Amino acid sequence: MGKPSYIEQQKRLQVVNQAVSEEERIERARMLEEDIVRQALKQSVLKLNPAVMIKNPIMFAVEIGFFITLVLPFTSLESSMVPAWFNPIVSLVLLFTVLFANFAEALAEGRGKAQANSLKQSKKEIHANLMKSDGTLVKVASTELKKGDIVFVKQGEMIPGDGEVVKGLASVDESAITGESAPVMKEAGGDFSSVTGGTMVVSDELTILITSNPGESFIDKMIALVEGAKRQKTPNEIALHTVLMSLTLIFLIVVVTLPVFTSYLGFELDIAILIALLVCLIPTTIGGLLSAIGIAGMDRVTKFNVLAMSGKAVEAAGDINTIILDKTGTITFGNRMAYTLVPVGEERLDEVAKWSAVSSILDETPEGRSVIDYVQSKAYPYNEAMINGGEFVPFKAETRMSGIDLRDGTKVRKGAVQAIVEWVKEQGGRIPHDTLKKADQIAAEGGTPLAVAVNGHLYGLIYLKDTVKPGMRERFDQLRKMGIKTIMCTGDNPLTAATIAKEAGVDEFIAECKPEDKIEVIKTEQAKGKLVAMTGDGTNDAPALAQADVGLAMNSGTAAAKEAANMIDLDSNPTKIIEVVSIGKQLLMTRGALTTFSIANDIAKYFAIIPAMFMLAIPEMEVLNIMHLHSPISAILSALIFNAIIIPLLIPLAMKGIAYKPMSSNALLRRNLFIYGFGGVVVPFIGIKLIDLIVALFI
Ligand SMILES: Nc1ncnc2c1ncn2[C@@H]1O[C@H](COP(=O)(O)OP(=O)(O)OP(=O)(O)O)[C@@H](O)[C@H]1O
Ligand SMILES: [K+]
Ligand SMILES: [Mg+2]
Repeated sequence: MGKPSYIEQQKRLQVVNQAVSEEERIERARMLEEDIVRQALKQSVLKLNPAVMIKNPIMFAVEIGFFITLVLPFTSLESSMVPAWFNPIVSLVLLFTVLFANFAEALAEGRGKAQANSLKQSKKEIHANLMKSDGTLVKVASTELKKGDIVFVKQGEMIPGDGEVVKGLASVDESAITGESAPVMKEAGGDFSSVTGGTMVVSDELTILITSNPGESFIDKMIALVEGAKRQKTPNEIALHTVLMSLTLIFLIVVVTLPVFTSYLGFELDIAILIALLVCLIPTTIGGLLSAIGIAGMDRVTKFNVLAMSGKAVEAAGDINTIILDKTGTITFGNRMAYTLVPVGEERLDEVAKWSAVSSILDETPEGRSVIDYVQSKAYPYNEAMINGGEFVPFKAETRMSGIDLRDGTKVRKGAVQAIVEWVKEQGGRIPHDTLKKADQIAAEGGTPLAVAVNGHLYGLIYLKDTVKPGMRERFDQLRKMGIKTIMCTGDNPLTAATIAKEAGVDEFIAECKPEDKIEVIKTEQAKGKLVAMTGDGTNDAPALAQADVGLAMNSGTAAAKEAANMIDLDSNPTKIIEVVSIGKQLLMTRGALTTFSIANDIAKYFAIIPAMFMLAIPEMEVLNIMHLHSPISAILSALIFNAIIIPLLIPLAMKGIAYKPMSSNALLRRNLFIYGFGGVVVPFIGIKLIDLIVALFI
């Protein structure tokens, strides 16, 4: 067979893979960052458009305050209670309050826009070699390709659309999508058959069946996503928004009715002061940062090369109680290799080797290839011509077997021991007495035993070795601390499953799990009121991915899996579900913490503004000035300035998310209430006092 081995292909990839220099990357990142800030500054002004502002009613209220204070000096409503410069200054501070909030949002949006731009560049129209039914090629524009078309792509050409490889084996540079410069292998059949339009074939050639219609490709969806075109408020955001709106309304009523009371007491209140009071009391801090927190959370997920289909999915990740993980390839490295062969009963080793090889010649799975590599490396004889005219029986998760039916009627199979034992019994064969004992020995070491049989005759076992990835135990410990349960689901036998589960430290495991069993596990957990996350890549994972609250599909997986999932990992690394959960938690916590902080701020503002207001009318009220602020005017201005600058000061926290240590939700809540609640009360007292000291220098 002229096809290069898997190992050879991997080596070739390393040569093709030329990394960009570190300095160049840092320089590019810096330029991008500068550009994002420049764009965000521009956007914060453009967003002042009231038609846009109205989408954020809290900040819209501030903008109205800005307009009122702006025109106030030109009306008869201006009072003589305050100096002439007071109104314009209040107006200016209010303008900056709105600009700061706009800047926070624009900054968060900027990253997505930058990414969308680079994606759009990879989407430029290209030529495709469309294969007609008679096998001839015609050149067409990539935008004309429809579902079901077959195209041919050779080295150096771009893949014109999303599809599945139907023929060929090639390395593909997917950096346009994943940002990862190392090319990946694509081949017909199996787990690495799906390709994405806009990626480049860097060696060999592929025949591809197009699976998406114009405008519905993966890149089209990605652009819409990162641009935020489809960003909708999540249920949590809507709930919080309602609370904040109610608070705003209450304060509005209080402030509007205040002059009624004071006129009863015999004095008037200045309108600019009332507006300053209102703006200080309504939750402008969280109102200004709310959408930035949400966008930044999505962005953090994207930075991990995970594409979240909605903000809701990211939030759901933060609330996950149970994670379902595969064994092979997720908890273990997954390159299960034939390690040794074990004859059973009276069988001879070379016979086991021969039938292992015959059953594997056409089996392109890593397991199958490793059997051939092993038999060849030990130079056991087998005759490749035996398979000529035979019918290949590919591996299926349902049958847990693979093999070949030879031309002379001989049936050769290898597979999970239980499956082969049943198969042999069906043919009227007998199971050598030491088969199960030897299989259990392999399983107890964490290996996967495959039995090899011909018709009713069981020859021996193939010991497939797999290794648990380093650091898995620590990660599962962390998840446990967060109160998250991990369940390992595997198609492997119970003994191997138990050994690996114990070694990796997962909480529970389910062995001999067929793909459809996963959906049952998910439903059972959900019935207990739990939110469940899982990863998957196969078409048979699709229903479970759709059922899970967070379904993370591998980019290398099938179109059906990606369609069903609400997140896609562009690096196809199934352990990433753990990071995604952490990011979701961080998003929820950041929002909670900043809301607490924002509302707790009001206490200090009451102490600054309310006494000042009364002191302006009744100077004897000086006793109320417990913060010892310079003057009533400076007190009001200082509170208002603090209210404005706290927004940009908190942007880094909103964007980066608050530091996150794995612990239970209750412990976290207590800790955050303390830090952000207590901090929210204390910080503005200090801040307002400091600003007052500076303001006093000017008035
Ligand atoms: N190429 C193959 N030929 C024959 N039998 C195989 C082959 N690959 C795997 N098996 C057997 O089928 C069983 C089920 O495989 P499957 O891929 O469904 O699950 P798994 O890889 O063991 O576990 P996981 O669900 O964690 O990926 C394996 O445990 C093994 O016994
Ligand atoms: K406020
Ligand atoms: Mg598997």
